[in-house]
Amino acid sequence: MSKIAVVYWSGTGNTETMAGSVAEGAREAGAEVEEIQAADFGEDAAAGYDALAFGCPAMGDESLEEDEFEPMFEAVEGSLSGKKVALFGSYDWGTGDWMDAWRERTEGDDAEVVGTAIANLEPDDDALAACKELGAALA
Ligand SMILES: Cc1cc2nc3c(=O)[nH]c(=O)nc-3n(C[C@H](O)[C@H](O)[C@H](O)COP(=O)(O)O)c2cc1C
Repeated sequence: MSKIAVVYWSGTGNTETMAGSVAEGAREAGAEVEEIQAADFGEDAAAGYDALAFGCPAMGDESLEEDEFEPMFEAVEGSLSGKKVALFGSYDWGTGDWMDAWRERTEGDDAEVVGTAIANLEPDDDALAACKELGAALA
């Protein structure tokens, strides 16, 4: 059984809702899943998982959240080589530029990016279904 971490930061709950669906999709596909807040994940933690999903909304100017998520991601990205990784998050007024840059960055870490999912503000049914598929793709 593959072991999967769903690691996320969410200020107003939208990305957290997405994390729940990613985890649900992975569990339904047979994986053992842990949902973890970004502040509780660290440099050495990625080694304990077969695959990882990371969730963070567009913040700053099309950036990752800078106080908790960005430092955590910077610390773990050296351990993602060869691992299956999924990325997801919510946004508002932009067009998803933060996710495009984040995907490129993660591919540059030699991770196997299985897919991404974005939602405009609160995820609708289609966005939640996409999150479940993302979780299943990691399992
Ligand atoms: C400080 C701040 C910066 C933001 N920057 C962006 C941005 O650059 N582009 C964008 O599309 N949305 C931006 N947003 C909107 C959030 O991405 C959006 O509200 C999202 O749904 C928040 O997700 P959450 O509920 O998981 O925290 C920003 C929101 C805040 C509070």
